[in-house]
Amino acid sequence: MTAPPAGTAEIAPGAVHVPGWLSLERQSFLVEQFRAWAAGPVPPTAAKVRGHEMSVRTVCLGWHWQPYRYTREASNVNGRRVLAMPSWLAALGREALTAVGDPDAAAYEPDTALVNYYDATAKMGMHQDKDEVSLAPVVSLSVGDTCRFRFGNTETRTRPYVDLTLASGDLFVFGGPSRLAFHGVTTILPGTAPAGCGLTTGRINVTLRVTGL
Ligand SMILES: O=C(O)CCC(=O)C(=O)O
Ligand SMILES: [Fe+2]
Repeated sequence: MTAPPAGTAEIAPGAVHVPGWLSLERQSFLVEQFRAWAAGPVPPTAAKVRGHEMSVRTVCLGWHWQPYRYTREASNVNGRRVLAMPSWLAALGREALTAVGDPDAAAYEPDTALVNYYDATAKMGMHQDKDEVSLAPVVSLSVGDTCRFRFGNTETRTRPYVDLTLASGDLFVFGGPSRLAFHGVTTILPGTAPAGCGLTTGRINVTLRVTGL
């Protein structure tokens, strides 16, 4: 097995942070793709959770997520079918799992991507990603402004948790015993996006998942 990339940190069993995993070129490619996805049949939308609009806007690929289920059509937006999951993005997920030394990386077949856009004031409350039937790892990629990311435990949305920063290009994987850990984004740090990443303001986060549907 090859050594993990420099700076790799195991945050909890099954949860691994790899700072700067994506090159600037790949970051700006993702942003370019995001613009195309956002112009697609279903625009990025602030999902409503118990009557309140989230501050994050999300566009989905493969399957459409809305609280708290996956469908092929975006029935809470405009009823259109979401774009297909690109095969290059699934391959990037396998590359990510290979980078963190997951022995099952080659068999990873994410069938959905949730692409979130955060403006300077957006946040995401502590939650579990548990609408998937599969417990395959979630692969998270960040581009643009740095955020403070809170990664907690599987039992409660409160302590113990670890606060870390996710910067442009960072990879974060959570699987195994951490797959159902609560996590959230507490703050965006405006003005921290590196030149050349493709975004001058805001943050994009892509999570790759296996729905098991
Ligand atoms: O933006 C992030 O880093 C986390 C996103 C997230 O937790 C989600 O989309 O479920
Ligand atoms: Fe999440």
